[in-house]
Amino acid sequence: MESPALAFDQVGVTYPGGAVAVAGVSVRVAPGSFVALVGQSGSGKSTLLKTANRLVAATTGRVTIDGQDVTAEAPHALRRRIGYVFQGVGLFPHMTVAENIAVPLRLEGRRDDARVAELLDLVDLPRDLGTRRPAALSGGQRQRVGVARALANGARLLLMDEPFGALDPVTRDTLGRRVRELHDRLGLTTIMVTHDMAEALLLADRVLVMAEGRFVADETPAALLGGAGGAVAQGLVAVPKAQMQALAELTA
Ligand SMILES: Nc1ncnc2c1ncn2[C@@H]1O[C@H](COP(=O)(O)OP(=O)(O)OP(=O)(O)O)[C@@H](O)[C@H]1O
Repeated sequence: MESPALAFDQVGVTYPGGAVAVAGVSVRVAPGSFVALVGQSGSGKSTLLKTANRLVAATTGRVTIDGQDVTAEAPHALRRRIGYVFQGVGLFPHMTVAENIAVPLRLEGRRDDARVAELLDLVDLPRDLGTRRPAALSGGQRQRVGVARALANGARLLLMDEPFGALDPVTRDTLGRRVRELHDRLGLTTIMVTHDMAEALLLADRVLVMAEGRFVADETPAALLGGAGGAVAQGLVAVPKAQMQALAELTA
């Protein structure tokens, strides 16, 4: 049987001081899936995601990528194989856009201007933006640079933590769909943490709902829209549904 692209096996995280952020969760993510991780603030989504690239250490249990335990290699080596995009992006302000995108390439001893140009194309950024510094970009353009950098080394696993959280709704929608296209085209496995159930339903194949450090639902968007998943999940689905209905009533 094919190994899952990512698997959490009874993973728990207790922070120093005693806060239990993740309370022993297990899930297998098949290669090629786009999974949304949703739940209220503080439910443990970011903590769980970060156990995959070891920004946070699992206190109990095991995380595997393509069947290999993430602790089997040094964190920096592991992170080279995993794309990671988060809300603030974390671009280096003193470097140009092209230099930022090339950081993962340089870490591997490559200097590859053609690859940087290709990555700019991939995320729909004009190549001449490569010479600007991040401060001279819009928020949406900066997030695109973050995605380009995350994919620079040919990572097959993409972890995204509220990647579009700070963007206006139109940019958010466009960029979300672009990332889904890239996911399909490049055959990625993507895990995206989001507060926004509508975004999760529109982009993902599978939605995992967390509450108090545990999974309380694991459903497809169609099943969630059909009423599955239990009270917490349906509480989250109720928000976009009510908005849709309110809009429909306005035009009735
Ligand atoms: N570095 C830390 N030290 C101690 N406790 C932490 C730390 N980071 C997170 N926590 C706690 O762990 C719990 C889960 O936090 P986490 O950030 O994983 O939740 P989240 O679902 O991603 O929240 P949000 O949607 O607000 O980002 C919270 O109670 C939080 O206060």
